[in-house]
Amino acid sequence: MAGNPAGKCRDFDHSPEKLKATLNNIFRLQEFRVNQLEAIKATILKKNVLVVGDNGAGKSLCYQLPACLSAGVTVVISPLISLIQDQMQKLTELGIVARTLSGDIGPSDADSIYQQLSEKDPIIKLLYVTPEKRSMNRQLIEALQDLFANGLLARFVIDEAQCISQCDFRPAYGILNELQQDFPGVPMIALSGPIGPLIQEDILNQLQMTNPQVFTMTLNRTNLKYAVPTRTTRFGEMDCITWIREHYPHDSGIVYCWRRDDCDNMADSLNVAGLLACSYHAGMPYRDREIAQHKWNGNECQVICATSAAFGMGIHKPDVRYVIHTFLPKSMEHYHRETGRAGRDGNMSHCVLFYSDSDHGVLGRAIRNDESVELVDLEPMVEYCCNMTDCRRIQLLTYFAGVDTEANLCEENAEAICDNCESNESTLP
Ligand SMILES: Nc1ncnc2c1ncn2[C@@H]1O[C@H](COP(=O)(O)OP(=O)(O)OP(=O)(O)O)[C@@H](O)[C@H]1O
Repeated sequence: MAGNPAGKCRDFDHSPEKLKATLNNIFRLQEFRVNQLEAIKATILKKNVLVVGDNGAGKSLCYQLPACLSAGVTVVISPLISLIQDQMQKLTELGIVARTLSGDIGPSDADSIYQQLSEKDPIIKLLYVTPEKRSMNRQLIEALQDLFANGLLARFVIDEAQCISQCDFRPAYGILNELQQDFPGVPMIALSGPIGPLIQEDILNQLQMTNPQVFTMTLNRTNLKYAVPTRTTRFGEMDCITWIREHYPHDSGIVYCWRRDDCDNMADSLNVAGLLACSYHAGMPYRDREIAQHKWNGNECQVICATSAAFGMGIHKPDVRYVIHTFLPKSMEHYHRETGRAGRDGNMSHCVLFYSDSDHGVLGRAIRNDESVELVDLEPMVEYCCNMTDCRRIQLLTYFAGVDTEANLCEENAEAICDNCESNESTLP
């Protein structure tokens, strides 16, 4: 799987035949998904690449397949130990040598990984680290410098690259801009959840990616219906109760609220109305949050009423039938990510945003007055809420994937767009 023997006549690593054979034989998958092949080719050709796509779109293959075909080690910077472990397990099952230096690995395991990295032709194809480890661990920094000096640093992968940007800021991601200075010329591939053009540009700038190629994987969640009815009360309790009773009286859902108190009050109101609900926010003790999530996962609690900051990463319940927002989400990126937690099992699900014109002012004031409220890009979100004419799906896709999307998707899956569009919100309670 490593590089090709020098001097031998060979297929190019990026020939479609070779890439397809690797997909079939090593990854045991049949066909490439939209834009995977293009992103993989560009990565193998050592271009700087940004891949944007939903959870589960198949972004990881865009660096894992090139890692198998390239000489040297691909270093993956990933924010969560649980994500790293998940990827490592899948790669190990496929017989691909991947290691991590983050998490609770013991000193002797770490020594053996450093030993392997120092070899002339390391067997390790992928090395996973958290951004904190990459920036703070001296031994790791030196190992990367040695790989670089020996021409064995194949590329850097920045997983969950939206964490670089204000849309989901994580401090250790902020210093990844050092990579280009410390390892000049080492190609980068950044993978991100759905982000709009401003955040794309921010990521590319911060990582100092020269001549980047951007690939968007499918963002069209055809089993999700979007709607933006008007919120009739300040906190939207009655709107939620009426809607849930009518649509999903017994199914699992998430209600996102603006503040912690709102989550508690919403959960109380739903419970009084006979809908089993739990509150979940960062003001609750860790143990109480754990209990709430456990109950919700086990369907003992039907609705979780949460702040979006607290209830996010690592939520993988497949049968979430609805995500309700009772307040203006902070940006289109937040909205897409939060609604994306519905319908992971592929069954029809709803995303309902109970909007009030006053939200814009309230959120704007909170951002201006409280420095702890992150800076966000409200305008596109407000435009989306106020545009009652265009198909909601098209609005979302146009924001994330540019103006050509409508045409492409109509060709790809025209029925799914029109059949699922609930732009006529007057039909909703
Ligand atoms: N071409 C393909 N054909 C079939 N399945 C694929 C293909 N590419 C990827 N997959 C599968 O899709 C699933 C999700 O892929 P992956 O983990 O890469 O998603 P992702 O875009 O990185 O999502 P996340 O943001 O959640 O990490 C995996 O099970 C993977 O094997």
